[in-house]
Amino acid sequence: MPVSSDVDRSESAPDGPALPINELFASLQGEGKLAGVPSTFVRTSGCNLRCWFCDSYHTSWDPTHAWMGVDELVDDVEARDPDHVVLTGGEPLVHDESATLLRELDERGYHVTVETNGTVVPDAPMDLASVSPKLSTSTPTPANAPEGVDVGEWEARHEERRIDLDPLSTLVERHDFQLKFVVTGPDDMPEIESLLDDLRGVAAAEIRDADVLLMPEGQTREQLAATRNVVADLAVEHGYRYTPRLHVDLWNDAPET
Ligand SMILES: C[S@@+](CC[C@H](N)C(=O)[O-])C[C@H]1O[C@@H](n2cnc3c(N)ncnc32)[C@H](O)[C@@H]1O
Ligand SMILES: Nc1nc2[nH]cc(C(=O)O)c2c(=O)[nH]1
Ligand code: SF4
Ligand SMILES: [Mg+2]
Repeated sequence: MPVSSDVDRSESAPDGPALPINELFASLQGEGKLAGVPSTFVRTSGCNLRCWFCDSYHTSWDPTHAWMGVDELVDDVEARDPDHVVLTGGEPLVHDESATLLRELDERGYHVTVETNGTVVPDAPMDLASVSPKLSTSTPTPANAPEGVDVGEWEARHEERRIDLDPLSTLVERHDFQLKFVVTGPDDMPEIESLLDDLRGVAAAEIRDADVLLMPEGQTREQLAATRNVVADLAVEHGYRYTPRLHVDLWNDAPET
């Protein structure tokens, strides 16, 4: 079973560089090129987008966290002695202190994947930029919003912010990367193709079809059962990779997995 953190977390920010942390746990990387690899996950809280389907509600729509100092985070990671670390969120790169954490982890030789929506570029090392640009089908509306949520200004704000070719091209130029699209159905494909055309037009880095991964939308096994085969067929048809959501298959929507 995944292993959660036993570190004491304070309610207020400690002195020195610190991050709002929603959860810290050991699991298997569930998504992407490294699916199946044992990894320690650091999940920050807070996001600049509001996908209606966000599977980390308590980092976006209703952010909850405790503050942890970067030193404390590094100690917690070191105590687990992983080869692979995953920094995720929320959107980890909205926090300047994520760059500090990434430098510290890099100095210690961990392989670090950063899960990001691709709207922010850090000045920091990472071994795999796992970029998940958000399609128009991610935009929240009063009709698709999570129960009890007032979408308010987020429909327009999300729509305005979700794609920015500048950070996307910088991320793929500076780092090993994967582009991991959350796919709800066949209608998403023209938008993916058009974004790839645009990105290939501006980025000074090769974007191979093998760097493009289609991931079925779904927070639960039940929801994935309705999307995974449709998305797998789209991957075959278009020559992109399919990525499972292994953690959902194994542990459904349990926290800290
Ligand atoms: C919670 S996000 C955090 C990182 C960053 N904010 C992002 O969106 O890439 C982690 C990953 O989960 C994916 N994700 C979130 N909700 C999902 C859902 N309902 N179905 C499939 N993937 C989802 C995101 O696209 C991203 O690849
Ligand atoms: N096991 C597992 N693998 C993951 N890969 C990316 C995740 C994320 O939330 O960013 C994630 C996650 O939440 N759990
Ligand atoms: S960008 Fe990532 S964390 Fe933010 S709302 Fe979308 S899926 Fe959730
Ligand atoms: Mg997740």
